[in-house]
Amino acid sequence: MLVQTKLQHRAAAQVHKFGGSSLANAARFAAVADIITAQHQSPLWLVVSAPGDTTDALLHIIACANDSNARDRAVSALQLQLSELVQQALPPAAAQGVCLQLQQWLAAVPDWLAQQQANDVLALGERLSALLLSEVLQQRGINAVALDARDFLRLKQHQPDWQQSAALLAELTQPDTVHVVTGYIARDEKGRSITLGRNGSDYSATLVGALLNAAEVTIWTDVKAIYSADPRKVAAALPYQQVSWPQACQLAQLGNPVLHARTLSALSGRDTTLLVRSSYQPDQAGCKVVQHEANAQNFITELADVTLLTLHQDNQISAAALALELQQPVIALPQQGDNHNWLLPTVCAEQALAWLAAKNVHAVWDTRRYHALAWLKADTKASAVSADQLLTAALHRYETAQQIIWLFAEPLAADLLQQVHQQLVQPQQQLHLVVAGSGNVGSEFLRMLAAQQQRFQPKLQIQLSGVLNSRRAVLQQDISISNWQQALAAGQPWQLTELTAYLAALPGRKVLIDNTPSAEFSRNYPQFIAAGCDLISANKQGVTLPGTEYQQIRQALVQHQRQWLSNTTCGAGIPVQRTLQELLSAGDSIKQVSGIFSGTLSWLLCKYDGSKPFSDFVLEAQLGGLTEPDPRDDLSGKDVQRKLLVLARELALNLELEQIALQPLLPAGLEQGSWQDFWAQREQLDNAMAELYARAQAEGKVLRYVASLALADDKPVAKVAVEAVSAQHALAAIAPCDNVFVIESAWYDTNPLVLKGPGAGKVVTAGGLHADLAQLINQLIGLAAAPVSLT
Ligand SMILES: NC(=O)C1=CN([C@@H]2O[C@H](COP(=O)(O)OP(=O)(O)OC[C@H]3O[C@@H](n4cnc5c(N)ncnc54)[C@H](OP(=O)(O)O)[C@@H]3O)[C@@H](O)[C@H]2O)C=CC1
Ligand SMILES: N[C@@H](CC=O)C(=O)O
Repeated sequence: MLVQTKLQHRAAAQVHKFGGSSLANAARFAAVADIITAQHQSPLWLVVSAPGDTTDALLHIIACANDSNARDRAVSALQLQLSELVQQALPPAAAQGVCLQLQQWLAAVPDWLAQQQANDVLALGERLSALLLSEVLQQRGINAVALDARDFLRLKQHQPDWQQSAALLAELTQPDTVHVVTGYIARDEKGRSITLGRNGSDYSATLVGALLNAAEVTIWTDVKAIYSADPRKVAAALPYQQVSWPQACQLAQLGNPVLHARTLSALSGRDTTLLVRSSYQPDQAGCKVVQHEANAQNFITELADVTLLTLHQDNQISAAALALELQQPVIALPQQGDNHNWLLPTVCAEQALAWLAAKNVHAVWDTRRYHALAWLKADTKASAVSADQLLTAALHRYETAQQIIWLFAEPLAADLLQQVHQQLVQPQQQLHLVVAGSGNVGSEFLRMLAAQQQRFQPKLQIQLSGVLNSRRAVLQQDISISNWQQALAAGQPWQLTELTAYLAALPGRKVLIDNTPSAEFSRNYPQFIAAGCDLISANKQGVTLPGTEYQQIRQALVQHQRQWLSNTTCGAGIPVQRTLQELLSAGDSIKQVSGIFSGTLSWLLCKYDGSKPFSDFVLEAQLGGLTEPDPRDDLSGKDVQRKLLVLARELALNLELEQIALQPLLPAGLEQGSWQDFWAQREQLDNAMAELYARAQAEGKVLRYVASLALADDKPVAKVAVEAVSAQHALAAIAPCDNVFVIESAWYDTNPLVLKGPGAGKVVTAGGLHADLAQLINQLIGLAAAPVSLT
């Protein structure tokens, strides 16, 4: 009952482990005390290693066991060194008591050695750290007490005896006290001192954490994060703030210097979070190893000088058991044929063979030495094609869904390692695309997307994370690009609040692509931007909203530091907006932009020859995906009017749609009502066009729908109208569907800059959207090249 009550009391305990380098000298003890003083949570439990290189000195003393002179000299040297540490860390009165204790412990060393109790000798370093740190904390007014872990931590056949250890610990626990526990040491079932081997103090910390049901165990070390690669070799290595538990275990198996298999094993399946933080940079948040709900990350890890043991398949020994025995990484490679291959440090091969032989397991060592490179994957579906092209010197390659291991005869050159990191780690930054509008343009954009995804795969992972139209939406991450139609067919009607909440919850960078013709949809841009989206629009409605609403979108972009690309809203795939931007940013000033801005009207006026009704051509253009969803938007001239406003806004001119003079092709009244109403009256259009055509033909001219935006005294004068131009006119000799943009500027004065090409159609428009997307991605990749997360 007592145990139960105390365990409940300990539910929120925090355990902090400080290693030898964090306690190397008096200044480091003070730094650790600063860290502890700043902790507000309690109860606090500290687990400490021996100061600096004390354990090495103790091992030296043990090695001198049979040479009393050498032993005594080594003991005296250590006493001097540790007494100095104590005297520097504490005021004289407090130091005196600790030095006395140290002296007594060191005086017992010859007896312990004579009784073959080397572990009691080794325990001395941690005992001193615990005593000294508790005294340092007391000097700061913190109620701290040193605890010898051997008084409660019991291991039975190398495994923790949880029940006995918990009961003993409950008895030792004091209220409102910081407990400073010795790492590295424990007792076995016979009560003998034992040590927990390499990195044993980390293991002690997680054992204590498990016994206390601690909320967190923090391993304070000299690195501030778990990195995507060794930061000493890969300057662009990413410091991760979160690592999933399974990947932490894989990293430990690969010999990660910070994460160790036993350390993790004590907390496995519990709710305790493991944190890795730097005691040299305590202001940094460090890295959390999270038991639940953490995304996998990309890591590359090198293993130098490793070798292969081959075992026949039907043995019962695991690589993990051998790793535990050797305290070294032993990696079971994916099986090839009947045999198992285990990768392990070459220096351990003979010890491993002897251990296996003692267990009657036959293993073959071919004695070749390798250097290994392992890639732990963030995405099990990710391919290593780009890295394989770099790693042609690999002798062997082993692949599972979670990782790939390559073996080489030589270590990898530093620049090659950096390139592999660039290919395998940084590209895994994700970009979520949500595509609105699945008609002509939207579906063509999605058809092209698979190829784009492949193209950017080495650098950035494009995920289709939503498709919607006016009727339904599929809002889920990683929709199969080749099956988006099925996914959308199974989608649900959507609401704006649901869509914006979904966008806001998408992690990392996200782009909303608007392929709808809807003004209503574009009015939601400020909310999409606030949800973290960059925007790419083929929809002209947003760019041509009344000035106040348009400015609200611009303000949202500035506030949330997002981008809005809309190059396809004028000229489809022709880079007219980009060209104007370049000229302006280079210092040119634009005087006039004019020409043919409608692909639909260009096609119709080139094709129409009076042989059949004009409306037959309209139908043909509509079926060819050249027109607006309602072709009357083209015929009324409104679509061209909008494009002119797009360019005016690109030039930062203050203009509204109504200020652009408009001469429609469509006879008055026909723009009203439904499409069926129009179709019933199409003869009016046919007659008007036949008349216009005949008049122009009689004058030897051709019909063109012409737009112009001129700047007179910095005031815009804009108009769109049908014109009859002579056969020699620059706008006469065009192919059906061509747009022509004639740009007159200070630099292109007497001889204007002309952009010409198809200005409508689903392929060029979807291509233009991909050009916008590529522009955005290239900026993101540029950012990622410096070690900056895209989030
Ligand atoms: N065609 C071209 O050459 C060019 C077109 N554009 C622009 O591209 C856009 C798309 O054109 P296009 O693909 O030809 O048109 P479509 O009519 O073929 O497709 C429009 C799509 O938008 C969806 N949609 C309509 N309203 C909404 C809404 N309020 N919310 C969500 N989805 C909506 C439709 O849904 P549903 O399927 O349910 O009807 C449909 O999927 C237009 O803005 C057009 O001006 C720009 C440059 C060139
Ligand atoms: N209908 C438009 C299509 C692209 O915006 C045009 O003809 O240009």
